[in-house]
Amino acid sequence: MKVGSSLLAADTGGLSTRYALGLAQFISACHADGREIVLVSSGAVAAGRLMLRDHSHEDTSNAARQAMAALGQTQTVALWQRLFDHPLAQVLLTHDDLRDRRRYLNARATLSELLNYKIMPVVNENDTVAIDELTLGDNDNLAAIVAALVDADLLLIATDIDGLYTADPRTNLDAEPVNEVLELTTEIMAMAGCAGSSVGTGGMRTKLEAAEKAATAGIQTVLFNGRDSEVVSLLARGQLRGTLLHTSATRLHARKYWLRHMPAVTGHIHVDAGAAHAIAHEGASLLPMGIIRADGMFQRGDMVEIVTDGDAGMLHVIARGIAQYGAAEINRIARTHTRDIGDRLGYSYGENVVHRDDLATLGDTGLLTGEYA
Ligand SMILES: Nc1ncnc2c1ncn2[C@@H]1O[C@H](COP(=O)(O)OP(=O)(O)O)[C@@H](O)[C@H]1O
Ligand SMILES: N[C@@H](CCC(=O)OP(=O)(O)O)C(=O)O
Repeated sequence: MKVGSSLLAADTGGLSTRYALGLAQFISACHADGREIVLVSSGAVAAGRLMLRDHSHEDTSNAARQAMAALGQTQTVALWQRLFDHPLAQVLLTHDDLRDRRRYLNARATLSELLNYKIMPVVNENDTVAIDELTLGDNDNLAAIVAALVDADLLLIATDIDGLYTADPRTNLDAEPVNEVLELTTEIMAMAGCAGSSVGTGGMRTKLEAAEKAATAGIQTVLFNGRDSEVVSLLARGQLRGTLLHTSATRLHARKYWLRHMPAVTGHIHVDAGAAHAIAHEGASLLPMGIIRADGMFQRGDMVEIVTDGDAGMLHVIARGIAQYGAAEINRIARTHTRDIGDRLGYSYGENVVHRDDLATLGDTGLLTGEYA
């Protein structure tokens, strides 16, 4: 769930728990239902601006905004921490982190580890280093990327307005609410205007961009008014009053589309018959025990083929997927139990050499049939 500055910035400057309280109660209700939530929270610049008010009133440079963000970030996390009686984890990311495959995998591993520990990650952009993001980017797009990263069921965007309108209702009195968007056409995109408040970034435009990104990953987006306590409590009961933006692709197809567009194969992991069967027919991840050897010079995060050895040196391709370990590491942990990975390597990136979510098998969408048969 993404919470915008418009909900956290106090009228008098700095941050306020006024709307965050209801959203925290909503999150707690989700936790009680066994749902996992990643919170993407803005508010750092708004908080820092108040603290630097004696110095910064005229200064709109990037350095000043970055200083405000650095100062205000502690306030943002402190605000949320006051509203929960369990620990929260701060995760600061830049778009560059998520474009780089290895850093992307590391971020994903950290977030999933935190969720396993039942600790809610509170994500914000690492504004201190993300110059482009401060001038061009926004947390709506970041939230969509994070939603895809954790393979979220839904992207919730809480803002200061009831959802999408046919035009910005602050400047257009005839604007009508849009409850459902089946496809993000250029016509829909054209409805969105910029931010409605001095603290918001991007307005409705970046929310629709985020919904489009999420849709590509097979994730639906909900825009709702985080200021309206009735809307928030209805949402906790599964009833939406806001805008629901659908996705055209199914989750599986979106995922496989992404795998299909990953860069070329850089090596092979040879597996035994048991592992080949589990991957091809049981939807299993690849664990070290079923691996015979790896060849090629690939590294963690590279796309590889998973193969079995046939007669006369022939390789049978079972699947392609993203390796969590490099070729040299795999050769050291092949045939070992997952619990021994740490002993062999001195570290571990987790028990899966290729996670099932990162695998495209022959059966999934016929992806490999055309290319490798
Ligand atoms: N078509 C539209 N429908 C709804 N809101 C719109 C539209 N176009 C622009 N907006 C503006 O977008 C604002 C929400 O975005 P923003 O100010 O960036 O909030 P946040 O801080 O929650 O990200 C609304 O307050 C509204 O003024
Ligand atoms: N990272 C910045 C927020 C940037 C941003 O996208 O703000 P918003 O449009 O209010 O969600 C901050 O914490 O102030």
